[in-house]
Amino acid sequence: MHDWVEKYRPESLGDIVGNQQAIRQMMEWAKNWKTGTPPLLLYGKPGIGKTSSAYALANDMNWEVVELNASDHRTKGIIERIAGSTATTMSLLGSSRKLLLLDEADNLHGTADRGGARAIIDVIKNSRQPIIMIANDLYGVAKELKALCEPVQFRALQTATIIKHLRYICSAEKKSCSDEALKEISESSSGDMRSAVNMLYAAGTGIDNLTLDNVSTAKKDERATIFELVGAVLKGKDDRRLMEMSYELSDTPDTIIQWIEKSLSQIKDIKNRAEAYRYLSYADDYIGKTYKRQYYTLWRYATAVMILGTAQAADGAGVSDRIMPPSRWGRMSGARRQKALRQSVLNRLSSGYHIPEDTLRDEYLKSVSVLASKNPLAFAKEFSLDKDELDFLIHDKAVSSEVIKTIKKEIKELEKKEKVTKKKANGNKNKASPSGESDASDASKDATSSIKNPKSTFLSDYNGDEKSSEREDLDNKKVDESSEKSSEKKVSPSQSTLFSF
Ligand SMILES: Nc1ncnc2c1ncn2[C@@H]1O[C@H](COP(=O)(O)OP(=O)(O)OP(=O)(O)O)[C@@H](O)[C@H]1O
Repeated sequence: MHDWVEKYRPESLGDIVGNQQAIRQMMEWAKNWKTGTPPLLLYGKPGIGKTSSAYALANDMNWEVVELNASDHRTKGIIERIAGSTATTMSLLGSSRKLLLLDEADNLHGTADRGGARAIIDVIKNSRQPIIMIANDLYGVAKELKALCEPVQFRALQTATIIKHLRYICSAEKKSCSDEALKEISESSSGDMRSAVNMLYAAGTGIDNLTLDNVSTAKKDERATIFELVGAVLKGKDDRRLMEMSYELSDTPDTIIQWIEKSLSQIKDIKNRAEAYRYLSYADDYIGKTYKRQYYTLWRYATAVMILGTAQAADGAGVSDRIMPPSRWGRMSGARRQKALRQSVLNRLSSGYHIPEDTLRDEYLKSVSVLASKNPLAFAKEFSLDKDELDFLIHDKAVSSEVIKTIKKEIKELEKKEKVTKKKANGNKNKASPSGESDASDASKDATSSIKNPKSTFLSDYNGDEKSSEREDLDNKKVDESSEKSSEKKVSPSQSTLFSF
């Protein structure tokens, strides 16, 4: 389905249609590039040629491309290694320069990118290699990052421009296509060339002379076909037919997987269902790698694994309920979905905690995510998160085991400090007030200091919850129990509002 998108991906800047001003700006930048030249920030809607232009430019300049997208670990160290490479190292690779491509720059912040945006900004400032960043939404890019870059705007493509490109593809494929059909495809793609090329492919498969009817049928059939495919998977149709059906779809594997996942409850045998989930997780892995490496052949493996694997696991379970489309988030394309979910989660948490969105995102999101995973239902209820939002928050790649380890370490250190302070305070208290009257004022002092430092309040709250719910080794358990008791005394209801639920 995606063959034409890849087959006709522009190789040189001269092949990019539309956005000629942006293309000229990129060429000028590349020709005059020297150490210290600000990175480019290409921004604009999906599917209009930003990524293709960056690759085409590198090709024209004979630069090697190193792409790091949001699902990669964009740690300071990795970026530094690439951006700091000298020309000597590069010449060993036969290429004069290395273009560092950072996709989804609107996701480049402290949460997703270990080392944080600030550290990455420092590296970018001192880069000895050209850098291009790509974002859909300029407003989502961190201010400091934006200030460092030269912005290049990509606009949605005009209908006439899209028609011209589709016509070129038709002639290269030796197909004819009526003007009405091309107009219909171009208009319904709303300036997105990727979607237009996909639509042309869907309508043109097996047809030499495309008409408006083929386009309408292709559009109309789209959903019926995915319903059919999911049904066939559950019924366990033969492998060849399942694969044929998947080729007929215009949906990408990241959408198909959501449809299949949604239908897994129809597999009543729990072992079989678990097996199906296992296959979906393999497929999901391939999808991730496809985006990461821009190696689209992996998409085929993803489709094969999810369809054939689930069909085998379903073991002819059949269709017992209506096949339902995935949720509103699920129908969006991968990157858009992530972005929309992140935004919606941030909105809700920000108003719940009364913390500005960017502070929450940069400073607390990882921790809140760990916290949410401790008691997901209560958390979802407290912040009115739907299932997808909760899943996103908990399973965001940002919360890697490494992050959790760091947080646990921080907690332990805090705990040690708190113990020492408490011991001292108790010593003083016993001396000063044997009657114990100062308990209340001490508690309120603790509360004020924690409110001044919300992170520490959070960590104490998290710590308590963590201890009661997780199995630790015996030694830890002893320490945990004793400090749990002490934290019960310490935290007043008002104090814990910031992160309580
Ligand atoms: N301006 C264009 N000229 C020619 N082909 C294009 C153009 N824009 C998009 N395409 C086609 O669409 C496909 C996707 O384009 P590309 O990946 O460059 O879009 P993008 O703007 O980077 O989108 P996203 O923001 O989703 O990554 C390309 O492989 C190519 O086939």
